Amino acid sequence: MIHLDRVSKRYRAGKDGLRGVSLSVGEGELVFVTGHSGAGKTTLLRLIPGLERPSGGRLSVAGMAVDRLPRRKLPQLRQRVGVTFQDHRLLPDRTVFENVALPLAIAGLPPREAARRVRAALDKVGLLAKEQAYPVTLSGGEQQRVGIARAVVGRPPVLLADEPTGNLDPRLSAEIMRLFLSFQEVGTTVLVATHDLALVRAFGRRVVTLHEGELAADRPAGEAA
Ligand SMILES: Nc1ncnc2c1ncn2[C@@H]1O[C@H](COP(=O)(O)OP(=O)(O)OP(=O)(O)O)[C@@H](O)[C@H]1O
Repeated sequence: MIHLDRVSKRYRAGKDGLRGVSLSVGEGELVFVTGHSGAGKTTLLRLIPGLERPSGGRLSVAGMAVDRLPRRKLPQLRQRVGVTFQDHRLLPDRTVFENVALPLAIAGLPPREAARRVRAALDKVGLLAKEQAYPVTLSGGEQQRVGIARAVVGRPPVLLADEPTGNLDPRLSAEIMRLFLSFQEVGTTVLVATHDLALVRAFGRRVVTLHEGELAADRPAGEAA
C-alpha cells in the first residue's frame, strides 16, 4: 500500500529530513514510526500524502506514484490518505460536525450523504453527543478524536497519525491507540508516528525506527523490544 525506494528529502535550508529510506507497508498493516526528535518522522508522514515532495527515490501510495504525481492529481491522492496532527488543526469557529464534514464538502459529496458519514465517524470515535459543540469546549483527548473522525470520514485506505497522543495521559493515549487498531481491523493501513515507546511496546506491532533521517530498525510485529 505504501512503498518507499531509497526516498530522500532535502529541505531548502540544506537539511536532510530523510536519507535513502526504503520501506514497504502492506495493505491493512499497522506500523509505529518512532525515533528521536528530528529523526524524520514528520517528514515521512508529510511525503506520503504529497504535502512535501521527495528530493530523490520512488514513493508509491495506494497505487499512485507520488514522486511523479502531477499537481492536478494531488486531490485524488489526499482522498486516499487521512491525516491527523498532534495539534488537531480544528477550525475554532466551526462545530465538531462542521469540522468533520469539511473534507466531504471539499470532495463535493451531497449534504445528506455527508451528514450520514459524519455521524458514522463521530459515532466511531464516541463523540456523537458533541456534534454541535465547538472545539474549545472539548478536552484534549476529545479534540484529538474529532481530528481522527475528520481524517477517516472519507474512508481513506491509508490513515496517518503524527504524535496522536502527544499531550494525553497514559489512559487516554491507550484509548486513542485502540481507536487506530479498530481502523486497522476493518482493513485500513495505519502509520502512527510517536515518541511514546512504552505505548508502542504495549501493542506489540511492527515498529520502524528512524535515526537522523535514516531507517535504523524495522522490527516485525510480535517481536519483543
Ligand atoms: N520545513 C523544513 N525546513 C527545513 N528543515 C526541516 C523542515 N522540516 C523538518 N526539517 C528538518 O528535517 C529533519 C527531520 O525533521 P522531522 O520534523 O521530520 O523529524 P521528527 O522525527 O518528526 O521530529 P519531532 O519528533 O521533533 O517532530 C530535522 O533536522 C528538521 O530540522
